[in-house]
Amino acid sequence: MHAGFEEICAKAAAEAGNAGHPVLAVWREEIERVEPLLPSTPSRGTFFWSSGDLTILAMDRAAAFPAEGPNRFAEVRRAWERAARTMVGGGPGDRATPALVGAFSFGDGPGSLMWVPRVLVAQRARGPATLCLAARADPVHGVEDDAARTAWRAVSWLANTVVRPCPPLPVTGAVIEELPTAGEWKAMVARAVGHIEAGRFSKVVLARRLRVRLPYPPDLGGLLHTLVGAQPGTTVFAAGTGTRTFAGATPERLVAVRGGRAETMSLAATLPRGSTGGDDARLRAELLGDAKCRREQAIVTDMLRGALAGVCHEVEAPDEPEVLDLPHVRHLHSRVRGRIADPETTGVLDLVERLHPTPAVGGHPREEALGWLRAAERFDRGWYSGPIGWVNAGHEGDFAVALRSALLDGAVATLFAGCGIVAGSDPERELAETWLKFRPMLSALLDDQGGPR
Ligand SMILES: C=C(O[C@H]1C=CC=C(C(=O)O)[C@@H]1O)C(=O)O
Repeated sequence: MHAGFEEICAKAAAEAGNAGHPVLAVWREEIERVEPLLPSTPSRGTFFWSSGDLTILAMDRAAAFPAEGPNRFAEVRRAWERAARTMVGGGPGDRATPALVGAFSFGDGPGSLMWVPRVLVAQRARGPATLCLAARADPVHGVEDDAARTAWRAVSWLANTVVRPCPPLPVTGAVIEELPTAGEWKAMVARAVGHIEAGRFSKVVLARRLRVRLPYPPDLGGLLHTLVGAQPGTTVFAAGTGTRTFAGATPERLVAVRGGRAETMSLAATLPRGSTGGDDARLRAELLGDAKCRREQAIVTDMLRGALAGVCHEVEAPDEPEVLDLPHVRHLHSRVRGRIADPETTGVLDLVERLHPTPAVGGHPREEALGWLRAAERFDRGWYSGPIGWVNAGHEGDFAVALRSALLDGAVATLFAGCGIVAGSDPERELAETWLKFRPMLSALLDDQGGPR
């Protein structure tokens, strides 16, 4: 591995010198599976993804593409297109392996960041893993980090990765603060319903936070391991900026692009799981039959269908939604799919741009709802409810909507949850719903094994 990687680094340095712009060197090779594939200590550039049968773990950054504003997706897309076009690739590993990872802010403020990790391991449920090593060659200074050192760090990092996650221990003495208070948030829901009934918009998704002060910083590997085990049917993710890590277990896929096809998901409306079999079956029937829930989800399906139709042929969305069962809640959902008309010019980041924010996290009509939300919510959502995911060198990839998540900063975790508000929404029920949505992260952080609060 050292020799091959060093060789392509030298080639990238020469090409950067000739071309007068930075060039990436990316080496891919198969390695034995890594079990469990979990971060030991968070680093700048930690990225974790566990969805369906794909797990990704990455560290450090060979190149970073920060962006902000309404054009953030197009900016990153352009930068990645340039980098992927000039990249010097090598090694026998799969060229479709994820290469660019990261997250976009929900809003137009700063904070969106996609990066090419220095070291990335990707593995499917079966078969070997792929290791990718990357380095950036600068036209003047050549390769920034010594190639042999990057390879050595990868090997020692992988050796450290195979630590067993900490056994979960019940946490006592955590202090939980609601932001805003329950009363203030319910008043906001009532105001939103007033605007909906006055015809200003038809749906808005209003969020709130929980600040949890823990007695000590949570173990990231242990937390992710718990979420993967306890939240089947979700994508478990983490992205680290250095001192802070954003992590969660979301049921919502924003969009996946593979083999010229795009798939997105209309997810909305929430009811709790029942405590007995009969109760659970009754709640499932209630969700499917409830006019308000159906309306809330139909708004999302219609928007997704329209957004895909702009760039896809054969857009399919079922007439009837299905029920997605999760451990604490269930939602209505429909898969919306299409065949991309021009896969050469339409990659996954173009679809992310078209789709975000869907009415599952923003509102409808988009601008009217978001205009009100910006003033009403009074906090910066950051990466919560934004797109998080990965892209490969062929512009295929997968993005989730970062829900059921927390920003971890030392021993303080800030949790986020939001609810779709439509005509007839009841503030008390919406507040209870936020607790159900906080539950997976809260249980994983506190190991309280608790049911819905
Ligand atoms: C905004 C969130 O969930 C969305 C996704 C599914 C169901 C939702 C709801 O019932 O309100 C939300 O639209 C969240 O979990 O923070």
